[in-house]
Amino acid sequence: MTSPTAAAERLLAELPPSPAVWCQGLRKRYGRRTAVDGVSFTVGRGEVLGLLGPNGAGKTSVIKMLLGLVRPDAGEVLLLGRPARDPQARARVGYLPELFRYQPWLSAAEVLALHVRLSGAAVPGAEQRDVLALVGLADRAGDRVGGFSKGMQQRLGLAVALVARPELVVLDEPTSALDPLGRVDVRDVVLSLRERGVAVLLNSHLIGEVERVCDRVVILDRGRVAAAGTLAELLGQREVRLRLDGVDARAEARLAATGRLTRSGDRFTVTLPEDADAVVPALVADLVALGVRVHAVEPGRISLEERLLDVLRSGQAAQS
Ligand SMILES: Nc1ncnc2c1ncn2[C@@H]1O[C@H](COP(=O)(O)OP(=O)(O)OP(=O)(O)O)[C@@H](O)[C@H]1O
Repeated sequence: MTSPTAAAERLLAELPPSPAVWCQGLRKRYGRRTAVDGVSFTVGRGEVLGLLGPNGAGKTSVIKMLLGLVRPDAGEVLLLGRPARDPQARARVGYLPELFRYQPWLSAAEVLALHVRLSGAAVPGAEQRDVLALVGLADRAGDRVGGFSKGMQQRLGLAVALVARPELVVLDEPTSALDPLGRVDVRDVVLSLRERGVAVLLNSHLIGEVERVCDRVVILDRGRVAAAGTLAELLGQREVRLRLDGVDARAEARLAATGRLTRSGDRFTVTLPEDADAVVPALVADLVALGVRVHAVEPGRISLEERLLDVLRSGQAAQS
């Protein structure tokens, strides 16, 4: 007969994994100032969540509460299904803080080895070297960190966050000191983490970066969640705007077959399915074949930057 414990363990193993981050009702005051006021959200396994908001909105305070570095006045946090201060949870979380400083007398390789030892993970030397190569520091592995530029220190910070095979990576302004190439590298790293099922919480002021890599976004404003959702939910459906002449019934039917069609004179707007890279070239080719003259084709959807500004302005208007 199976023991009750074995049966319970089997049952637990069959449950879907708990979210990478779950927080509910987080609140934090510093003196008389309320920095975070009732923040709740989740980050699913393998999901990339962007945290956006103006200076002082409470983003770093939320991150520190999630990681158990700051004690919330109210609210609850579970990291990978465990309390934030549980060492078993923390060992599976990689963190790149907003302000970073590593032991200047150690080499980059030694800093990584130290973090691996502290995490308790068994990461062989070759894998540690791979992580340094991933962040572009392969040829500086033996150099003392004291001589590193700020951007190189940030790259090392990213390596520290990644080296112990985390299931959740929290990146607080990971590209603030990086050159444009470095930013692209970080974007690639985030996308490859997602491919491997690692969840990422990304706090960045670079909205284009967030728009490119995040599945979902939480916008904080004065300590509260002002908006949250997938990019499709926040930005609406993608569309294409065309300026055309010579559109007959057949061409109009071809346009309508692509998505919802609206027309104003010679301007046509067609909503596009998500993931529609091939749809627009095929549509334009067919229109040309039908004798339509195509004067302009423009992608249409508000950008995340426009949406963020909308959300923040309507919050200010509601306050005044
Ligand atoms: N240790 C602290 N002591 C006092 N006030 C603090 C402390 N940490 C944060 N605050 C205050 O809490 C509010 C939120 O700060 P936080 O650093 O979380 O914002 P942020 O959204 O990360 O801002 P930024 O984009 O500028 O990094 C601010 O008003 C800040 O002054």
